[in-house]
Amino acid sequence: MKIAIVGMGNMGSTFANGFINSRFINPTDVLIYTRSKKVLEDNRNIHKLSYRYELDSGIATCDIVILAVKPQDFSTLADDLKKFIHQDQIIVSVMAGVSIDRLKKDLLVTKIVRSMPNLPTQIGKGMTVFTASEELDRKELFIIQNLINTTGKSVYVLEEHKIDAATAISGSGPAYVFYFMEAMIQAAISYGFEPSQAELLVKQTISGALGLYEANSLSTQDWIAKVSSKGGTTEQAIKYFNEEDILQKLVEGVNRAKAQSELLGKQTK
Ligand SMILES: NC(=O)C1=CN([C@@H]2O[C@H](COP(=O)(O)OP(=O)(O)OC[C@H]3O[C@@H](n4cnc5c(N)ncnc54)[C@H](OP(=O)(O)O)[C@@H]3O)[C@@H](O)[C@H]2O)C=CC1
Ligand SMILES: O=C(O)[C@@H]1CCC=N1
Repeated sequence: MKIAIVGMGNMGSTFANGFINSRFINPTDVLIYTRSKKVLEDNRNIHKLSYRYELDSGIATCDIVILAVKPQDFSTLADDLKKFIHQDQIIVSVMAGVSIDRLKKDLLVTKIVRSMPNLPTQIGKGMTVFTASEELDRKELFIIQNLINTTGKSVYVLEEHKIDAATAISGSGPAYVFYFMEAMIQAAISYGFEPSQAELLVKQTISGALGLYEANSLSTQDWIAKVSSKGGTTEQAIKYFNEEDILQKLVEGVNRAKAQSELLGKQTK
């Protein structure tokens, strides 16, 4: 099986490295289409002969073509790409917002997978939600799921609108976690901890909390109650968060990410 990856930024290089490191794909069976020679230095385990700096007929020899450019770059790419691809290939998009209908229309092909991965795919801990056009058969879907699973876990959804929802939850989600970590690190530094100590305190706390959550069937509310001693310290922080409606504000932020995913789909035409 041969795979082409178009766009070698965060996600493109993550997928290329994930497929190759997991030995799912032979390194010589990956073609990388990029505009920048710098990616060669950043991805040393990928052979330099795998790189192409312009779209060419090599792409037609690939079974799967992964599109990992920004949604805003898709229109320009599509004008060029549609000359080189054909109906037997499976096109896998990781672009936020761009719909299956739009991909079909602009690329003139029908076998489309629309997926939403996240950045932890870089370390094999990704979460990818995907859906596909009805032109893919079960065997093809199975191959795609196995490919995605080389980068972490995956969930297949029938309804395409859930990809916009997943974009706001698992796609953007790592940034929300880092945002929360940033607040805790800033507070720790303000109390006099060295930055490295502050980072350790926060890192170990987040990873410990996640470990507890994974090891038991208790809900997040149950765990909050376990940490919050009556008349104690945590209670004060949670009380303030509730008074300020922080939870609702966070939900509102996630809603905005979802709305942007929906908007990107409309705007990029
Ligand atoms: N970052 C994330 O956490 C996630 C991103 N995504 C999606 O993945 C996609 C890529 O995001 P990300 O990797 O972060 O973005 P990056 O900007 O890091 O990478 C995109 C790459 O595509 C290149 N590119 C653009 N047009 C072409 C072209 N015609 N031919 C070859 N290469 C091209 C860009 O080159 P140049 O630098 O020259 O512009 C750039 O290197 C987006 O659509 C995003 O919605 C999905 C889930 C998570
Ligand atoms: O912010 C973005 O648009 C992309 C999609 C999800 C994560 N990064």
